[in-house]
This record gives sequence, structure tokens and C-alpha cells, in this order.
Amino acid sequence: MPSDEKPTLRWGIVATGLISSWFVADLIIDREDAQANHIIQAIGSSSLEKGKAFVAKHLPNVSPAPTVYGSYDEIYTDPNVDAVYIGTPHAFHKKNCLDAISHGKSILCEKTFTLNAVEAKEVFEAAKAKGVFVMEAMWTRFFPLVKTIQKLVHEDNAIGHVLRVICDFAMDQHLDSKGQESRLKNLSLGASSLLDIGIYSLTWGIIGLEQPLGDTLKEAQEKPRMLATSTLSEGVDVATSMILHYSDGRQAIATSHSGVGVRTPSNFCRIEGSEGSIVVDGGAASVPNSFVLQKRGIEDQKFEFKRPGKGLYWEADAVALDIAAGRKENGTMPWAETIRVMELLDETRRQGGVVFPQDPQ
Ligand SMILES: NC(=O)C1=CN([C@@H]2O[C@H](COP(=O)(O)OP(=O)(O)OC[C@H]3O[C@@H](n4cnc5c(N)ncnc54)[C@H](OP(=O)(O)O)[C@@H]3O)[C@@H](O)[C@H]2O)C=CC1
Ligand SMILES: O=C1OC[C@@H](O)[C@H](O)[C@H]1O
Repeated sequence: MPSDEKPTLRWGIVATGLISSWFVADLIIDREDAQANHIIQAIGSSSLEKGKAFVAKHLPNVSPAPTVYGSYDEIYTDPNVDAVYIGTPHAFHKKNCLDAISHGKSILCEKTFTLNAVEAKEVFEAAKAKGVFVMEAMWTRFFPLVKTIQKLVHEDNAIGHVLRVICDFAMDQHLDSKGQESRLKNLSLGASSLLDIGIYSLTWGIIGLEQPLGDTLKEAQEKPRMLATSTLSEGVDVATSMILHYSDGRQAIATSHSGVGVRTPSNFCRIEGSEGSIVVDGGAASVPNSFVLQKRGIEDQKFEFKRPGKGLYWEADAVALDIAAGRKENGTMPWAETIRVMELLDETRRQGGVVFPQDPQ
């Protein structure tokens, strides 16, 4: 039963793919640390049958059962839906967001937020005009593990001056067996290892090198110089390497690979400072559970975290708390930060030769 002290948020889920299944499964987990009550009010799908099958498979015991719609528009017009979760491929995020905003719905939209920075700005301008809450679902930033690393590195100076970060996210996405219907293969759907998984490596570079934005909104951080290259297959970047270079000399190397032949998934991040390092195994992926603090002359210290399910509920809690407080954006993932990330991705794609048909000419 919902408790009175916590805000309650009624979610409308847009799309019934992989990430939507992870999201709803996480929201119904009973957690001690829950900061909000989440109700899955409605599911919107391109087809009523798909929507019903989604509920039968992923929410069989939820009572009352969510309303199922064979369209996204019915989610936006449902008066019982407070917030919309958008789990479509990147190429549809702009339209889905604009449609939801026009009906005054709050939004949590999957990463990457849009295909490019121009689209992201259009969405935030519409949200501002309508007075609607919007946040990019960059879930990694909401992990207690990440907040702990940020405190150790940027508040406690546990590794001295931060010098550089090296991070990688690589996994074989079996692109050879996928057709043009796949969002990982079709450029008009936003196919790109950079936008799919490289964004995590970029995010870990930012987490390791930059002061966190915190709960109070601040000016956008410095936009580091970006040096990047990509390996293309039929126009899709299957591998991308980025170097982020900050004005004071800090650097990050952030890489991604989703092509055929990546036999062992590689997910790591190492944050190096003048006095020590933090090594996150699984860190460039979205789901690490531990990290090690290494300092010269001191025994390594391992930090472990419990994470029932995937861990998508922390970002959902943040959305519920923001909306309850009347905020329109989130302090950890504010609009300016989403735009800055999109601009870094745009620049990486420009250097790597990755072009979406929807990009401005
Ligand atoms: N945070 C995370 O860890 C993850 C985030 N993501 C992000 O979530 C988004 C969706 O990814 P994922 O769930 O893997 O994608 P899927 O292909 O599994 O699902 C996408 C869903 O979007 C809907 N859709 C609408 N139009 C299309 C179309 N033309 N082609 C394909 N799907 C369409 C469909 O739902 P329906 O038919 O019901 O409308 C489909 O099931 C991406 O932006 C991705 O980056 C993905 C995985 C993990
Ligand atoms: O965000 C993601 O993380 C896990 C991957 O499987 C997925 O393709 C990607 O979108």
C-alpha cells in the first residue's frame, strides 16, 4: 500500500520493448530505500495485442492491472497518468516528448534523449513554454554507487587531484543477424554504438572528471575539447573512441564497440588521481555493483552495493520527488547537461562521419 509520507506517481509507459520491460519490473520491486510510490497506470503500444502481451508477461500480478492502449496518444490524454516514460528508439523521442508535453504530461525519456542537440533544445523549449517536467533517463547518474564515487573523488579528495579517466563499454550486439527493422542497424532509427552504449563511457568520463551538479541547478559545465574517431559499417558506427580534453589538462578516453567479434563484454572505468585510483568493474556499462579504491601504501578498499532488479527505480524516485516539489527539471540531470552531452555526441559523430537522415543539413 502507498505510504502517506512518500509522493505517489502514476506512470504511463510508452512502448513495450526491452527497456520498458526492465523499467516496469523495477518499479514494482518492494524496496526499503524507496522514496516514492510508483503506480503503473497505463501501457501504450503500437498495437493493443502487444500491450496486452506485455502486461501478461511483465506485470501479471499487478492489481489493479494497468490500462492498455493500442496507441501512445491515449497515454498522453489519460487524466490518470501523471508522468510518461518513453522507451521508444531514440529517433522517436523528440516526437513522443513533444506530444506528451502538448498534453501537459511530465516526462522521463530514455537515453539518448534525442538524435542530436537541435532536437533536444526543441523539446526543452516546448517543456519550458508549457511548464512541464522533463528528464533524460540517464539512470547511471542516479546510482548510489555513482554518488559515492563522486563524493569520494570530488568532495573528499580520496584520490588527490583527478588527472584522467579511462572507460570502455563493448558488447557484441549481433548486428550481422539484424535487419533494417532494428534500431541498432537502421540509421533513421538512430543506430549507433555511440548513442546506444558509448554515451555510458562518455558519462563515466564526466562522472570521474567533473564536480557533480548536485541537487541545486548550476550553470552547465565546461564543454571539453573532443577528439574522436569511428569505425563505420553501412554508415553505423560500430566502434567509437573519444578523447575529452579539459582546459586545465584533465583527460578522459571513452570508447565503445558493439560490432561483431567483441567476444568478451568489456565494461570498466578507471579514475586516476595524484594519490590513487578508483576502479569500477562494470563501470562503463550501466550496471556496476562495486568499485575499488586503490591508494599507494594502503590496502585496497572495496565498496559494494545492493541492487535488486536493474536499478532503474532510483531515477524514477528522483522524478517523483521533483514533480512533488514542483520542479520542472532535475538537479542531477538538468536540461543544460542533456544538451551538453548531446552536443558532445554531435561533435563525436561529426568527426567520425556518422550522419542520421534527421540531422540538420
Ligand atoms: N537505460 C538502459 O539501460 C537502456 C536504455 N535503452 C534505450 O531505450 C530505447 C529503446 O531501446 P529498446 O527497449 O532496447 O528497444 P526495443 O527495440 O526493444 O523496443 C523499442 C519499442 O519502441 C516501439 N517502437 C515504435 N516504433 C518503432 C520502430 N519503428 N521500430 C522499433 N520500435 C518501435 C516498440 O514498442 P510498441 O510496438 O509497443 O510501441 C518497440 O518495442 C533506446 O533509446 C535505448 O537507448 C535501451 C536499453 C537499455
Ligand atoms: O542502454 C543500453 O544498455 C544495455 C544495452 O543492452 C542496450 O543496447 C543499451 O541501449
